[in-house]
Amino acid sequence: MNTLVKELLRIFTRKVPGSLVPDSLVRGFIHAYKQLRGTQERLDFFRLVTRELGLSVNEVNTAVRLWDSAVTRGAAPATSTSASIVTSSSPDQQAVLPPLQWDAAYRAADRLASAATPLYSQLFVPISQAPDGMKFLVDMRADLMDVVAAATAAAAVAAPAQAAVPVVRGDSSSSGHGASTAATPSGSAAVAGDAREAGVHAAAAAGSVRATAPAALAVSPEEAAHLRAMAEQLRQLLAEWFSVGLLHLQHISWEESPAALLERVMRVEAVHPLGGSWEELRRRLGPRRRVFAFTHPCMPGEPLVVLHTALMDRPALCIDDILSHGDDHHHQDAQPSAAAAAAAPGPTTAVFYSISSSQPGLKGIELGHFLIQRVAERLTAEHPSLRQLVTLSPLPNFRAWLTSQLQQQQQQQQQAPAGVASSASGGGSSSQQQQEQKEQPQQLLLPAERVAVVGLARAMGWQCAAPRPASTGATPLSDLTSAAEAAAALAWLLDGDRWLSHGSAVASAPASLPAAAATSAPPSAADAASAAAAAMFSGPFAQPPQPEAAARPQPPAMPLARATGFDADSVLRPLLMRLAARYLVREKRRSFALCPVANFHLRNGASLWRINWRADMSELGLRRSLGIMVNYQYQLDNLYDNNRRYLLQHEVTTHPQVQEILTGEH
Ligand SMILES: CC(C)(COP(=O)(O)OP(=O)(O)OC[C@H]1O[C@@H](n2cnc3c(N)ncnc32)[C@H](O)[C@@H]1OP(=O)(O)O)[C@@H](O)C(=O)NCCC(=O)NCCSC(=O)CC(=O)O
Repeated sequence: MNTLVKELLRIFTRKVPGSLVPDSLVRGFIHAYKQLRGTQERLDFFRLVTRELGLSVNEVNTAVRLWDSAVTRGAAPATSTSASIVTSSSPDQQAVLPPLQWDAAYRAADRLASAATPLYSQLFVPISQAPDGMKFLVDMRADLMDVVAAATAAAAVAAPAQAAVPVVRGDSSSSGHGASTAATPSGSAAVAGDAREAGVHAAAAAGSVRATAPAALAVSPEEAAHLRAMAEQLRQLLAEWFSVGLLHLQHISWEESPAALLERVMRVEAVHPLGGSWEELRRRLGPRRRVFAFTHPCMPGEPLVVLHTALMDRPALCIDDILSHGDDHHHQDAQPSAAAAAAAPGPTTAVFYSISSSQPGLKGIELGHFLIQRVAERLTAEHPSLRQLVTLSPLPNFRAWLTSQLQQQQQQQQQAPAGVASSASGGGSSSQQQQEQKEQPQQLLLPAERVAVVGLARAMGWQCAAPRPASTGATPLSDLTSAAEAAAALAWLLDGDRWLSHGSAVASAPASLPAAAATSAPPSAADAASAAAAAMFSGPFAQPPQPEAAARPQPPAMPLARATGFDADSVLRPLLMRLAARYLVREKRRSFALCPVANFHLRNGASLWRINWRADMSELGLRRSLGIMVNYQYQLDNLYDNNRRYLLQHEVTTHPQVQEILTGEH
């Protein structure tokens, strides 16, 4: 490998403009890379390439001097400075450079641009022209981003204090995931560099691999900068090569698409996996369903990003509205006759219910944004009856976020000074409690929710480790129910989805329940809790009735509710809906939505239209999103304004249902 790199160096440094890079070297580079196994070997490879074929500081300095002298020579000394001449686009100021000097300025600018481009970039174009070369570069960028993440994680382990700042350096005003890419409707110009972005990703990944990162992977801040710069060089080139004008929008069809492409579409699906079922795929390609993909001429048969849509006469509020098997008219065999289809009213609503990218190496190129845009244009042209475009989207990390918040809430209490802890558990005075509330304005659960959730958990058999305060009668029960106790109760209810099995829990332990409730909570507390919960359910958190509610799977009849006045759905629905709204609207990562799906749609200019309870009760839907789903709305007239507001002011455009859910927030 060393010999290969030396040979490349010799060629690149003496390269005559327009000369070719020998095929043998291009093939040698690809071959050498494909022999590498594992992160360590790849890191060593990228280190070597970026060190030997990276940016030459001497070259840049020379080019800067040439530029300076070209501009200074051309400037009319009495009227302008070199900077004003070259940066201004004002015709008056440009006129001070005589035409001949402009040639010199352009030559110097070319030299500067080429000096500022790392040498290895000269290899990427010939690689892209080799057979499968484009795919090779896409995969190599994916590897490179993984290597940066692993190396940053290792550096954080090796030197936590230093690694947090220099290796993962980023402008604090810069955006988080993906928001650094411009996300203007045209998708142009990055607001912040990919180097920073890669650092952000590295930081995020660092959290997940920190525990296992081998120290040998640790890189210095300088090396990290070189690696990120290489990832950015690749991103810029790939962004040009995968620009939307060069992509092919393919309608995926059961009848007409090749089987190999259909199989790829099936495998790419990340949101509602098909489990390898051809029958399921056939359903998803059936009547009133449209699946589209972008493909690229250099990667034939590879759907780069795939979007599933349903054409409906109302927005889908749960995934069964779209994927339900019982709905026979969705089935291919139940195709309406041509006459019936022509007579049927056209769809009013297009629902985007799944979008998945197949190429991690194309991150930051916003193919998903462009695919949604192109499909929206196509569907509205094909179906003049369409009035609205909405998504039905998951909140993939909601459960993980909530679980960690609940853990923190419990830990905070354990670590709190004795006075605060005792006040929080009810032993302190009410002034102490008020003080505690001031110190923790971001309590996860509202007082009434705490009471209800603890009451529910106790009724289901949960026993709190901490002693519970006795109500004095003067102090409201909600003040006595500590944040930590409620967090522990909620964590217990969510753990293993206990909250969903409350009916059977009661049935299987009829004798123990009343006993548990009696020993762990005084009767007066239980009564007050019931009253608090009842008040809460009818309050602003209650979900407005939904038109299709009767058709939805409803929770089973609940003996627990009858026995205690609590039922899990009524207690948890307003609470989890509120927390979901907070997670989507208020929880931020570098000023942008923490939820990656929210960030994706909001960046595209969509708005947050609805949050839906019990919308995806599949195993995956529960594991990721606690069954909750979200509709984002794409109003074509507002996309630009929403996008600007989100990028510049970090504002999430929300609709009344979401605003109402959020009214109880602090
Ligand atoms: C949603 C996506 C198709 C979007 O992919 P795109 O490639 O178009 O988007 P993008 O180019 O902006 O890249 C998104 C990811 O790249 C990261 N990213 C952005 N800029 C980067 C840069 N310069 N360098 C490295 N990474 C970068 C972002 O932080 C984000 O990561 P990160 O993602 O890690 O933050 C994809 O993220 C995906 O396949 N996600 C998994 C499936 C999914 O969740 N789909 C949406 C829910 S379905 C749905 O909502 C319904 C529907 O609409 O159909």
